[in-house]
Amino acid sequence: MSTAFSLEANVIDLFNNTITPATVHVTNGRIRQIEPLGATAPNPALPYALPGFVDAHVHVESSLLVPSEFARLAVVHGTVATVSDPHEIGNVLGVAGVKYMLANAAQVPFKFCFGAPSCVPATPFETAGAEITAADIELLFRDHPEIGYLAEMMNWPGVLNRDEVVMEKIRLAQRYDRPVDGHAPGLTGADALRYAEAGISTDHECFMAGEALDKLAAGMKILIREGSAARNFEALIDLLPEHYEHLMFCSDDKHPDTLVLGHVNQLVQRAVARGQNVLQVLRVACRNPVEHYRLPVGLLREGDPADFIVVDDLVNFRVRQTYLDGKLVAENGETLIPAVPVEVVNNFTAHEVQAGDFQVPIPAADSASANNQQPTIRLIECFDGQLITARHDEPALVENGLVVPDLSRDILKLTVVNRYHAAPPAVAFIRGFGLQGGALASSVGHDSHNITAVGTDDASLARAVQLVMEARGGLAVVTPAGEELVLPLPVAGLMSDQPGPAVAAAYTALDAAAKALGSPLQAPFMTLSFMALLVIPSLKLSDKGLFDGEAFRFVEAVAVN
Ligand SMILES: Nc1ncnc2[nH]cnc12
Ligand SMILES: [Mn+2]
Repeated sequence: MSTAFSLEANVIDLFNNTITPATVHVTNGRIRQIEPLGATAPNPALPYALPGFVDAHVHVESSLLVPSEFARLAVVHGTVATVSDPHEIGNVLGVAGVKYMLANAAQVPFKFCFGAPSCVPATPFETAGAEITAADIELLFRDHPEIGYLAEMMNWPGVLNRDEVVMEKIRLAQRYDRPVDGHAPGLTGADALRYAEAGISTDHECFMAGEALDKLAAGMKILIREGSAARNFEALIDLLPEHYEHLMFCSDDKHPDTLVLGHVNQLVQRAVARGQNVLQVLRVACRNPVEHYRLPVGLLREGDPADFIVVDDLVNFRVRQTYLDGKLVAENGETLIPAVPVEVVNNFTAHEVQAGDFQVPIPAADSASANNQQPTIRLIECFDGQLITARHDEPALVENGLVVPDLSRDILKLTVVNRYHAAPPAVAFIRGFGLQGGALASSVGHDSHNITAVGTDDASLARAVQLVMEARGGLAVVTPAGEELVLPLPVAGLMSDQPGPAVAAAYTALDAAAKALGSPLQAPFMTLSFMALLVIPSLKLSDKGLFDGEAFRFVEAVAVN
């Protein structure tokens, strides 16, 4: 059945950089004609029609929603496509996990572009649930033309050293004419150039303008990231007026509570509010990702797929309608994409944990000297809005031969518990979560997704981990008063099988409970999920122990010197 309609609007042309009153004629899902209404200046009585927004790098799993539910929320804010690295589920279920995302996403009209994960497992220093080899990547490229790129090459030391396995994956992408995404936090100067010269074309990990400028000079494109944990917009947005042709917007990881409130449209609104040129901002938000990744997404030109949005004005970017292939998929804050059934898949070996499993004795080798030496904690410090951590050597609080948390110095216990095999938990100490009691636990622990937990005492820590084990994946809060909240994530221990708004509401309750325990972080569960991400310096915890992300080696959590 042919579907044809027309609408009048101030049409934004991101190629001629014009905003002109016109009638947009849509037939059979494509822009048949854009017919000028005669005036050259925008008509204030008309809304604005523009290409849809693209999130140029987002791990859909981090929303705790499956792709179909992510899409149902995102279209409300004018997002029509994402460039998505499924390495989260790839670390849990391998190629089968990637195919799960493709299959679920194909059931909704939203334009997902998934990549082939390049780093599964992220490092050899952790236990993942699966591996994705170069041979797997080749099959994904060969058999799935919809897989549009090689996803973030996080092994930046391997790139700088031209490691053969790394270079084989990059060559594969080049052979199949796919762009290669980067991940190079803090790389500058000659290292940034050497990283780019390996064939890597983007980075989304910049947290300082200087490193972004070095990567732009090396020919890379920079993704300005504003997510639930990493918020780099303020640090990078002033690069836009000069570098808008080489920038994109992304969220990387965005929890459902923030996705309900907005998406790329919020970044566009913030950039325009700073006085930046709206056509340059929209070039970043809409056109650049479509061209860089060669997405099958229309850019409001005659003949293009009818993927576009209608907004009230170019100040607030409140989205009236979102169209995908000419179908109305969201209107006035409501999604019109029907929910689809969610299949549950997982890889989770639940096992019992006890409070005693989390004890940290003074290193035995030095127990003789320990009597008169002051043990030192290698303390991780986390920061709100950042994925990087700092390291401090601080005197340990010792009770009965055990190193214990010290709430007066915001020194809490952090643990990573293997979810694939029964194994002793890794335990270290962390500052920044600010809990005054209880514990938080999560089976979303980038990127291997073992169980990560932070707590003020061993009993709370063990209980929070146990709740996640019993749910075979999820988020949990345990309070000193014995209250327990759990958000089950049955799909790979990463995603809910429930509708987006319900997951957002449940997540909001856990987030509030974590803050009621004293956490000053804007997104405690998102920050917790990054404390195991070894490829981002400087001190993180693997299920195999405390890891120095600069030296790329394990270190002791407690030392006696
Ligand atoms: N989910 C993720 N995995 C790896 N690196 C990241 N940087 C930010 N988010 C990330
Ligand atoms: Mn990422």
